[in-house]
Amino acid sequence: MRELEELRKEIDELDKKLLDILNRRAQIVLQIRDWKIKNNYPTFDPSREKELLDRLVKENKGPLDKDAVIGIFKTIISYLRSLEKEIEVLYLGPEGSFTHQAAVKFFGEGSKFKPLLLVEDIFKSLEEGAEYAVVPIENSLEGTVGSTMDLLAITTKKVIGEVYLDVKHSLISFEDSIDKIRKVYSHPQALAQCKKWLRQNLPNVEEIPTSSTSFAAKLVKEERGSAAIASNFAANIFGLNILAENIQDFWNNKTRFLVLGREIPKPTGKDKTSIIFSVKHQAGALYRALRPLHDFGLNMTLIQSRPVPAKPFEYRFFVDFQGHIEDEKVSCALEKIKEECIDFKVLGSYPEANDF
Ligand SMILES: C=C(O[C@@H]1C=C(C(=O)O)C=C[C@H]1O)C(=O)O
Repeated sequence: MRELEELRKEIDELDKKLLDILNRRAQIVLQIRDWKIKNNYPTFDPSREKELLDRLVKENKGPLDKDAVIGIFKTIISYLRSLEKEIEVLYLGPEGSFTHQAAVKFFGEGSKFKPLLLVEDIFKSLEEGAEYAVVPIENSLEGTVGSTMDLLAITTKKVIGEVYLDVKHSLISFEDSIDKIRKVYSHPQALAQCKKWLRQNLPNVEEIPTSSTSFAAKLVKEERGSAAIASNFAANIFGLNILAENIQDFWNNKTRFLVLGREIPKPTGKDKTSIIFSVKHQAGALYRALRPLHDFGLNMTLIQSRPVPAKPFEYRFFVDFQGHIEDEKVSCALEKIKEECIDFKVLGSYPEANDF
């Protein structure tokens, strides 16, 4: 017992030092705030945060692992950043959704988050002055999210970041045992993704579709004998028990989200650029528009066509590739691409997420 007391005393002393260091860091953040106001510089600087986290991960000697270092420092940065200015982040809700989880992963827990129920509402709010938002763009099983792409085509905002998230489903409930479950609520996609598990473990339950996994979580909070298929993140938010984890039939299910804001962040040396364009109906037009990526050695990571609503059977193309618009190779390639296009827009350049 004596030993425990001594060890805890040591922890208390370290915590005191940590608190002191954190407050010293906060004071410097406040000085940076004053500099930013004077120089009209944005509060949130995703490139700087990415560089800082990458460096800490490299310098980390353990026993903390990489995720712990990132999680702890993201939280510290976000709470201190709020001292500079509290930024509000819109996300595709409701509360507890995978997009909510992605937003917290990108901005850190100390930020302020606001759910909106439609991607259309998010883009509208951004045009009306909201500063930041997180929207889903592609899923590794389902492909791209058309509604997000169509709104990106007309937004005046910029893509300032990307986040990848493992989409893992859990069975969550107010009940404490799987034997008490008679009804399972979830989004049809999630019910479909957990079909095998449901057949094996809950063959006789009623499956009820909902508009989202997090709405299902909200519903089951009020109803005995029911469970939702949703994330552990949603279980946490709604105070529900996790009855089974990782129940999805496909293990490698990931979603990529885009972060929207006002200003394109500075290059970090490992960035991505998103563009959108349309080409003439001519033989080889798309080939000529894409050729500069090859000529300048730029690696394309996504290409998707979407119909142009005002022009039946005309298409626009979304392309992501590695590099930043301030890189010389990228700016030269973009000049050449532009020459081949009818409409052309840079959606943004942003630090590449390296954790998928
Ligand atoms: C303190 C700053 O402001 C924000 C907070 C950061 C931090 O706490 O390290 C880093 C980048 C910015 O998003 C800064 O720009 O350096």
